[in-house]
This record gives sequence, C-alpha cells and structure tokens, in this order.
Amino acid sequence: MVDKLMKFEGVSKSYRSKPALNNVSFGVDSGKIIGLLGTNGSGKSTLMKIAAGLIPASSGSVSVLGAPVGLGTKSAVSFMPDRPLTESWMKVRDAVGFYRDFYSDFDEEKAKKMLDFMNLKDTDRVSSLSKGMNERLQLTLALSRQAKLYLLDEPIGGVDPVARAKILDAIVEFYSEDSSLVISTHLVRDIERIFDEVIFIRNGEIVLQEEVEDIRLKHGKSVDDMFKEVFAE
Ligand SMILES: Nc1ncnc2c1ncn2[C@@H]1O[C@H](COP(=O)(O)OP(=O)(O)OP(=O)(O)O)[C@@H](O)[C@H]1O
Repeated sequence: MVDKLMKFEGVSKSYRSKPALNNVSFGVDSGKIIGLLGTNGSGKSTLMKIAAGLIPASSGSVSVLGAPVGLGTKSAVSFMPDRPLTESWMKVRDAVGFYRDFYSDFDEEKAKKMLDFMNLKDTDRVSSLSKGMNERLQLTLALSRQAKLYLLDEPIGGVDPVARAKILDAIVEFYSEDSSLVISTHLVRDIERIFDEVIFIRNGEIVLQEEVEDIRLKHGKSVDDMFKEVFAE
C-alpha cells in the first residue's frame, strides 16, 4: 500500500558547493492543501523542482505515489514554476493549445471555466498581461492538468491583495479533493486561510510540519504569528 502521496527521505541538494537543502525528510498525504513556507532563499523552489523531476537531488530519495521521481512520476505531478513557461508571442489560446498538445492529461473544459473565472480572454496577448493576470494564466494552465500532486511555486508573489484574493478563490474553487496541492510562499497572512497543513523551511531544513488546526488549537496562534516567531532574526 502506498502510504504517502509524496515522500522526501534524507534529501540534500547543493549547487556546486553551496548547500540549498540539508537532510530533508517529510511526507505529503492525499487530499490536502499544504503551505510550504519560508523566507527568501530557504530552499522552497529547489524542493519543488526536485519533486517535479526537473533537477536531481545530490543525495537522499524522493518518491511520488511510491515510485522514485523520474519519467514515470511526471504525469502525476503538475508544477507551476515561479517563472512562466509561456512565450511572449502567444495569445492566451495559444498557451492553452501548447499545454493541451504537450500534456495528454490536460482538461480543456476545466481550462475554459478557469479562464472565465479569472476574466482572461482567449485573444489576450500573454506579453500584454499584467503580472497578476499572467499569474492567473499560469495557475489556470497548471491546475487544468489532471494530476495527483500540484506544486505551485509562489502563485501570489508580486501581485496586489485584490489579485491575491482572486487567485486564492480560484485555487479553492478548482481544487479537486483526490489530489494535493503544495503552495510555496512567504506571504503567509494572505494565504493561510486555505491551508490544511503547513511546512516551515529555514536554511534548507524543515523546522516544522503541522496541521493548521493544531497550530490554532494547541498553540493558540495563527500560522502568520507562528511563522514570525520561527523566522524572527
Ligand atoms: N541554479 C542555482 N545555482 C546556484 N545556487 C542556487 C541556484 N538555485 C538556487 N540557488 C541557491 O539555493 C538556495 C535556495 O534557493 P531556492 O530558490 O530554492 O529558495 P527559495 O526559498 O525558493 O527562495 P525565493 O523565495 O527567494 O524564491 C539559495 O541560497 C539560492 O541562492
């Protein structure tokens, strides 16, 4: 029986000699929205890229649905990178076509509903979208794949609070409960309402993994208060 949707065991990663992750172990269960929270440079993107099979770990093992990360796990994982994969010549419909052609699990109907929700038009040029609208597009593309695990790297980075709220509403609205979502951010206060569980990462190490309800009940704190306490300098 596969117990965890994703599992990191003793994972370390260095870029040349610079360490980015140090002996990271944790698991992700199915059916959850999880916040991967850490300050700049704490290793969030590195962790996601390893889970998505884009870069290798230096040591340790990572599995998705019980299989080591590799070609076989890529269809179970949809990754939204912090930099867009779309090209500037594209219109929104070209970006959708690109994903449809590239991913056999792409759900075009879902993409259309999401684009509508996001107020994006087929004919909008990607290069003329504002940062917030572009993030809406990237999120639509990533969530329209039928994956088991969605990894969203800073989906609300650099957008104003109104755009943030819209993006969070879209995540909640279009999330399917037989999958899990891992969302990296350092903007904790704006987003904590949607998390079931949070993982704190500091200097490449996991320093806390806890259910949000437990943080509130056991510690009597919001996730944001806890984050500020753990990351105080
Ligand atoms: N391609 C790379 N080459 C060299 N060092 C890198 C590379 N990518 C990341 N690093 C370093 O690894 C560490 C972790 O970076 P990472 O991007 O994973 O952090 P992060 O938590 O996602 O940060 P941010 O919130 O700023 O995006 C940082 O010290 C960073 O400078």
